[in-house]
Amino acid sequence: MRYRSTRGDLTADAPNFSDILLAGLAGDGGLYMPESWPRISAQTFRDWRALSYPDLAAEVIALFSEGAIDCDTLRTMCRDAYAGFDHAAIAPLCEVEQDLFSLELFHGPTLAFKDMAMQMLGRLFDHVLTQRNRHVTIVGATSGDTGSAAIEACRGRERLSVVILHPKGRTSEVQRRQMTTVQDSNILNIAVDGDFDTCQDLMKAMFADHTFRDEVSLSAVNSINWARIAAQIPYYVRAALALGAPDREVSFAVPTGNFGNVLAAWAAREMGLPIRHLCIGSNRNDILTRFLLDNDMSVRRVEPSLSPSMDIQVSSNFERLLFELLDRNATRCAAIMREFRETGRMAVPHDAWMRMRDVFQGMTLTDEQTSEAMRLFYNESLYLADPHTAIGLAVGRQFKEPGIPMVAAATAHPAKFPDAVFAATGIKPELPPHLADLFERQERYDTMSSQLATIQDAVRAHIRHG
Ligand SMILES: Cc1ncc(COP(=O)(O)O)c(C=O)c1O
Ligand SMILES: N[C@@H](CCOP(=O)(O)O)C(=O)O
Repeated sequence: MRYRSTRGDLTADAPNFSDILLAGLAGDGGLYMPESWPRISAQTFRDWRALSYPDLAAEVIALFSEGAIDCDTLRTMCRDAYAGFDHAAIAPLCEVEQDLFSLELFHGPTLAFKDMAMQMLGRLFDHVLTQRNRHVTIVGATSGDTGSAAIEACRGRERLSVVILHPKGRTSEVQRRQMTTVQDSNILNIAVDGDFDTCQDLMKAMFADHTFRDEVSLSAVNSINWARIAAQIPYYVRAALALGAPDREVSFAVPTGNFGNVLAAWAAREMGLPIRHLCIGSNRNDILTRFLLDNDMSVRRVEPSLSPSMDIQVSSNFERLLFELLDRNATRCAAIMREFRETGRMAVPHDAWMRMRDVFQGMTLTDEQTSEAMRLFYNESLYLADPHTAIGLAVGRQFKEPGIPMVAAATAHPAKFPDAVFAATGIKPELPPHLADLFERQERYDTMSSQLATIQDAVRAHIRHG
């Protein structure tokens, strides 16, 4: 499998999976995409029903890493990556009400769906860097969950230096502490004066500065890295198979911010999984829902909400979908993205917008509606959901169609957002034993302005001393 950029053509030296894992973002600022979608036959899907989660994940990821990482190595990595999860099913399905399921993706070490991919990514980096005898510097942007999952997956790895930018004061305290109490010397946390979009812009600016990128061997663990998306596809396959696919359609409801998680579901659909609808849930930072309703993709200020991990306006992975909706016309995609960057408004052609609406639906929940959803699912079904998951479930309930199971992605454990959960339900969710002393642990992080040069200097210093 070879890869191409959403802003460039397929060239003779098109990179493979290991190359794009290390590169993170394409040199032209675009996102890497597989040169074509692997298609999975109905019979293969049926055969996959018998596989364990790690073995299924290996089969799916192998379709993207073909020619770069051999299948046995991949299978071993997957088995190892999911061995530490606290549920035997890894990503269990729980029926919350008739035909509405919660796909629990928070049974990994940092209690959010990010672990599902990040535990693999840490191992993939180690494998490829050892093969190539290289070291890379990861700069990641987080609104709360990517950071801790990346830190957990990469801590203590000699070939990785990690710098995580989080928006100062805009994550939950549990989320911040999960990042800042890790003492390994290869990890640096920076609280940035700004919001998540500021952090993500800084990260992309570092990639755009090619001198800096090469100087520090920059790489990425955010969902701009295709490897993240590839490792998020298996749980959609697994859930759909459990509910009757490929012989029955399934829909998914996904609380959405950077558009990576729902894009993985869309990729599964391209590969042949019978997915009827993909339903996007937003908080008040509802650029994607506004786009779906009115073709209005215009950036507003990021506003804090009860679901802070989704406090995002510029959803990076939308570019991947745009590229597909433009029939992979990279020149048009690059022009639209350039205009979006300059004006804060994306002019998506009407036919592309209509095609997106064939598959995607969207709904926004205010904070009050999010609390109400948490209360309702707890009172009616005894299901304790974190604010992000509650948005997914509420959207799933809204768009459920007769005879088609609706699966909502449960993206975080309620204990990551104890105050919001307690205010809505009166229940104080407990942290699991391995995090029970989180509030007694020593924090370590720097606070910085959003000046690119300041952050770049901090990255350089971290590599020297880390
Ligand atoms: C708990 C939680 N839910 C939902 C989202 C949104 O997912 P995505 O950014 O892939 O759209 C995030 C952040 O990524 C998250 O951490
Ligand atoms: N919600 C995320 C934001 C970054 O998303 P990613 O999927 O691109 O890593 C977070 O919690 O950090």
